[in-house]
Amino acid sequence: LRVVVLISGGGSNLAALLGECDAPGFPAEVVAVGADRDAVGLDHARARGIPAFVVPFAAHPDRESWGDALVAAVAVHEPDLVVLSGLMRLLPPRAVDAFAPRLINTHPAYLPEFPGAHGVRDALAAGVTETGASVILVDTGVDTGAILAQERVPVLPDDDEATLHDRIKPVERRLLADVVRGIADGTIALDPIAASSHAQPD
Ligand SMILES: N[C@@H]1O[C@H](COP(=O)(O)O)[C@@H](O)[C@H]1O
Repeated sequence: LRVVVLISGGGSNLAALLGECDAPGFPAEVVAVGADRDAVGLDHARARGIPAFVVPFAAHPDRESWGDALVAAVAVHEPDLVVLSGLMRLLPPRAVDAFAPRLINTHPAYLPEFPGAHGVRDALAAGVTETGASVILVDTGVDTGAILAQERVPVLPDDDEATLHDRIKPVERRLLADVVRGIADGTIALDPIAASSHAQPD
């Protein structure tokens, strides 16, 4: 399975997926990594000789034209799957339509709880005792796509955003690897109907 990963930040989840791809028999390969800015995480790709590209959001007059440029840059690498892993931009509808249904995202909360850019912070602010991690199909909403996999993560009394996020990320990474493997071997369907019946919340 040819995978293109899109990031905005440090790319620790990307690095974990690259590590999974090294395992003998893992049925996927990251063929390129893209970002909406000169993200530090691109170095994980560069270090392995994997093509890394930037489609700077700021260089485009609006979100749709940025999205069109992103779609063109991704298409060069002929992916079977596009993974959003810490891409901190809402993809415009045309770009979602171009990639879907072969487009998934990881989110550091137990969706539909705490969607959006501040899922970890919002869970802390809500004072919940557990949150989670989710891997979803991407649609044109904010973290509203069908859930492919998710798992609960405890929130501890002395957690701050960093400690809680550091507890969530290993779960995100494992779920992402499982979902990529499942998409590659056909055990996970990418159409929203089948997907939403797949990952029933516990
Ligand atoms: N949107 C969220 O941002 C984080 C990215 O972390 P990294 O992979 O860049 O370290 C991940 O938790 C992702 O779900």
